[in-house]
Amino acid sequence: MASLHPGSTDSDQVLVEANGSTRTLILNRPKKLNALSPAMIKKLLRLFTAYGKDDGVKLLIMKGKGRAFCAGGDGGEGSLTILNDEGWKVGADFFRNQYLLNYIIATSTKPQVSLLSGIVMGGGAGVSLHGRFRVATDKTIFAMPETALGLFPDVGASYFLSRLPGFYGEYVALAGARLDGAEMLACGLATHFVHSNRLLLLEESLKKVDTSSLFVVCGIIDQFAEHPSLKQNSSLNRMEIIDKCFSKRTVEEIISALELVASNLADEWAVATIESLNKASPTSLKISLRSIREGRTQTIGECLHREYRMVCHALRGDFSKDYFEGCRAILVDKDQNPKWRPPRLEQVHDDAIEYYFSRIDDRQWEDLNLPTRHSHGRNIESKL
Ligand SMILES: CC(C)(COP(=O)(O)OP(=O)(O)OC[C@H]1O[C@@H](n2cnc3c(N)ncnc32)[C@H](O)[C@@H]1OP(=O)(O)O)[C@@H](O)C(=O)NCCC(=O)NCCSC(=O)/C=C/c1ccc(O)cc1
Repeated sequence: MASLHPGSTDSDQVLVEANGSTRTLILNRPKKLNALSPAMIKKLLRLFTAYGKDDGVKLLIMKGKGRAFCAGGDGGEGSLTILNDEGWKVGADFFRNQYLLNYIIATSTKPQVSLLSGIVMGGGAGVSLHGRFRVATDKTIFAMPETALGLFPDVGASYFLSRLPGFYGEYVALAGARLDGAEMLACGLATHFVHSNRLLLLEESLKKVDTSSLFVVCGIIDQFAEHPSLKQNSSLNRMEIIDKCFSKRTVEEIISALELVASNLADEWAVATIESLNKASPTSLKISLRSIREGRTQTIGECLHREYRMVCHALRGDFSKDYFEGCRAILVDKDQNPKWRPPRLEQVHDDAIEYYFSRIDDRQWEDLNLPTRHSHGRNIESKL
């Protein structure tokens, strides 16, 4: 099978530092904002699997090199090569490995502390938010921007976004809203907030840890943590409006409710939110809303299993090729002007949406099979 990203090597895109019984994993593709290549995903999978069995490893620290923690899966030029005939299966392999990694992280018995400095988007959220400790800073910019890319929030986002207060998850997913570190902490996506000028000190303290005790690790992070105030214009100060609008049954009804708020209150936030929704792929908006709604009552394993079916349909492009158009417009040609097909919400019918949630009709295709994970004789689930 062809390589999705030729030239990438396993060795240096994820660096590992060993200090006693801690391991620091450093995402190391700073020029690409640490976007996850297939080689990085494979290496992380190998490392997490090995550490899970190694009693000598007690704590994992994850961080990114440069100005980003991680800007997502690598949706650059390589991703467009999968448009040919059977090429979608190459893309499917990438997502299968990525979702397996998300699951291994979510069900790991070793505490993971992710230092979320800079950009945390898409796949970057997938390798961090399922872990036990998520440290946001004054430099964190979080988003799940996939609806603007013709995709949907994946990597288990239908699990972690659906568990946010009220209908905030629907807002974050559909509008691709950007959150700062204080907002991540307030809504529960982050467990701690540490000022960026104290992050190195925190890291040094964590490197001396010789236990997997959550109590001990939390105690160390607590020593550096602050409780920042939300900015006055934070979306979290608008929960009443968000709940009222984003609890509606359909995307069309959500937009109508926002339009009412915008006209009655001359609300700039509502106007900007409508603008984001109007720019996003109509197909993406509809499948994302259903994904978050289904995710609320599902386990992390069930969410990833369903998201894998959805992403395979998106890669096959039978109903819509918005995914490739989005990657082209945002990441490759950078004209920021994707041409969605179908272009309007009313042209995306329920049966098309239904189709994204069905099995793939291909005898050689397999559902995502996740390993059974046991801890002290019990199946374990994500800690979020
Ligand atoms: C707002 C960002 C994060 C920063 O903007 P910026 O500060 O103006 O910086 P640049 O946009 O110039 O980014 C610096 C470099 O990093 C690259 N980059 C920045 N994110 C990325 C990135 N996810 N990928 C691949 N290069 C990137 C970007 O293309 C550019 O490369 P180059 O032109 O060579 O300097 C911007 O880069 C951005 O919107 N990135 C996309 C974020 C995003 O939507 N992430 C989540 C979704 S990604 C996804 O779903 C994966 C899809 C995928 C599809 C098919 C596949 O086979 C595999 C994966």
